[in-house]
Amino acid sequence: MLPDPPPRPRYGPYVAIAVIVAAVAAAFGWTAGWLAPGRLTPARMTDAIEATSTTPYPGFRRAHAKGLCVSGQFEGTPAGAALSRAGVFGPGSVPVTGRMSIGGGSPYGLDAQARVRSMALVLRDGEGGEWRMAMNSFPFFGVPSAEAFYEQTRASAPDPATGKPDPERMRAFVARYPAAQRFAAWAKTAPWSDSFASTQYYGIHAFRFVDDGGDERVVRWTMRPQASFVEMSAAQREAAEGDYLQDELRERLARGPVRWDMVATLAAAGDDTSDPSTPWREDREQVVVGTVVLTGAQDQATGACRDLNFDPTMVPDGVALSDDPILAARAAVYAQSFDRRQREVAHGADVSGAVPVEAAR
Ligand code: HEM
Repeated sequence: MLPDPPPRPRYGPYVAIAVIVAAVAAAFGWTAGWLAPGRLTPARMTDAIEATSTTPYPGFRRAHAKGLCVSGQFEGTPAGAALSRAGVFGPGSVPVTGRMSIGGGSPYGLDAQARVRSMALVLRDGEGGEWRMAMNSFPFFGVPSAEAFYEQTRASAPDPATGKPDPERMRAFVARYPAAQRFAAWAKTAPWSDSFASTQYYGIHAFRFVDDGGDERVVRWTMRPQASFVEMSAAQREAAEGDYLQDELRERLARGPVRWDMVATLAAAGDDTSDPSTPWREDREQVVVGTVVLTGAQDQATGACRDLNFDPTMVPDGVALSDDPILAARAAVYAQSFDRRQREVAHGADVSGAVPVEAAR
């Protein structure tokens, strides 16, 4: 009888494991952008946003770094409930946690000189439904895509030679994008209001409201202030204290609640739902779907808004995203910014917002 042949080495399982490990590494590499150096990733977008500040500000949001937490409630209307089955439109009110901020990467920006002011909210319906929004004071976005936003961000970064953005680069960017030209015209001519409270905030993107029967309407919404508009002149803005908007809002809230009506504009056939830089016609039907009532403000260093990511893709049942691809880009970049700042806070970053001497000059 012949002896048994020596056992053949079994490489199969090792090869399978190596293939799986390589596939996972490739997937990570692709996601991180290492395999395609030119591809826009959330990390690259966040790096570009960071590079627009001359100094890093650990622990703070990479955009809209200066703000204050606010709290209050949201009261839905029957007209809102008819358009969307979201719990927040039901009878009564739901709690609001929010943040009012100014655009820019510095937590020491001058309030009255910030062209962009913002409102971010979380509405919780008490039954697990949560609606996060982050809105700005401009009526349409200045770029048609995330890639264009990246180009704009890179064009706004300070030139190492001068410490200021290169005006030629910005001019070239604006020349390429009609939306950027529309935005520049808005920024130059739109009157400035005198308060966070008298400013209108725009959700900008299209979303879908879904009613009880499953019917859908495409909407864009705004928060329309109940406080009357009072214009602030260039001279007044120049003379205002650095924390003017925050101080004024706190004083107003000490006197009583501050309100905005949430107004849904209903799309008509043919309205662009995927490009937030394309305004809809002004005569579209509008419906008041609720009212935001703010009653309190807290420092952002200690308030409930600090550890929140106002990711606009977090919507409750009854609200759905549109085909606007910038929404997904925002979700990915906000997560990056949130991760970075939370890690820095965990490592002891001082987010008290006290103005350092060099920033105050
Ligand atoms: C590609 C487009 C955009 C990018 C990459 C971007 C990026 C960012 C980042 C990195 C943050 C900080 C997030 C955090 O740390 O929690 C932020 C905050 C914010 N963004 Fe955007 N953004 C974009 C578009 C928009 C648009 C269209 C709006 C208005 C409709 C908007 C409104 C806001 C507001 C209000 C905040 C402050 C939210 C808060 O108080 O936490 N952004 N953005």
